Amino acid sequence: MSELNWHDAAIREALQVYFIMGSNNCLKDPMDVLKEAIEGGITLFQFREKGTGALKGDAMFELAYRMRELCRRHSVPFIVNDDVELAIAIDADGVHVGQEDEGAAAVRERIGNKLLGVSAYNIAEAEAAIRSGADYIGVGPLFTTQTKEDAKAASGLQVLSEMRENEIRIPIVGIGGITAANAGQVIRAGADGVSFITAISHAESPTAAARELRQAVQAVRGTSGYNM
Ligand SMILES: Cc1ncc(COP(=O)(O)OP(=O)(O)O)c(N)n1
Ligand SMILES: Cc1ncsc1CCOP(=O)(O)O
Ligand SMILES: [Mg+2]
Repeated sequence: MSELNWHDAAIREALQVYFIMGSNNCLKDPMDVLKEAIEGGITLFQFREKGTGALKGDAMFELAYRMRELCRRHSVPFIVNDDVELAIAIDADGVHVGQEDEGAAAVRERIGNKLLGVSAYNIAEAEAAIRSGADYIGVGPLFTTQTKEDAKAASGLQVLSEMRENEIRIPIVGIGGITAANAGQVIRAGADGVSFITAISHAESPTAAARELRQAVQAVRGTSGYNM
């Protein structure tokens, strides 16, 4: 059983440098990319095996399992995107669902105390996610992304400050087009952390890329404590 016991401060810590990836996002062996990203200091990992060329069936399950093992060995919490059944089967630490996926309240019922992340594009979606039992929300795309085929238009950073001004206190991670160059702005606008695919999965050195992202976040956020 996953033994992580999530409380607010631990969630905000974990969201700081949140790497999301599937095999089809990588330019080399995805296990190597993940290993190097962990070495560079990612704080959370999401297995997101979807889109053109994504693995299916046993191959997908095996990769998810191996990645979960690797993350567990290094104490990096492991989240599964969309697939609640897979998350339960491999005893992931949590699940992330969006507005087009299984409803967050139903997912909460199924996963008990595992971490539940929900995508929110605006304040109404953030409020609904909170009512459904989300532990954190993923807000974006903030900037233009090449990665998600059906992504909405980039919202810009003001959605984060508007959420915070409107008493949305839940842990927030920004997503969409995030790099080491703009990560600090995302934290300043109100997020606890940054999540990204390309910034690490396409990097020549995932270790160096993860380190740069971590430094960019911690330069604004400090090495501990809340952003709120
Ligand atoms: C941390 C985080 N935030 C947002 C998303 C996007 O979820 P969703 O809108 O369901 O889109 P897909 O990723 O499933 O294509 C995410 N995965 N992670
Ligand atoms: C899954 C997802 N949801 C909103 S944007 C996005 C893709 C983020 O990928 P990248 O960091 O490469 O822009
Ligand atoms: Mg989804």
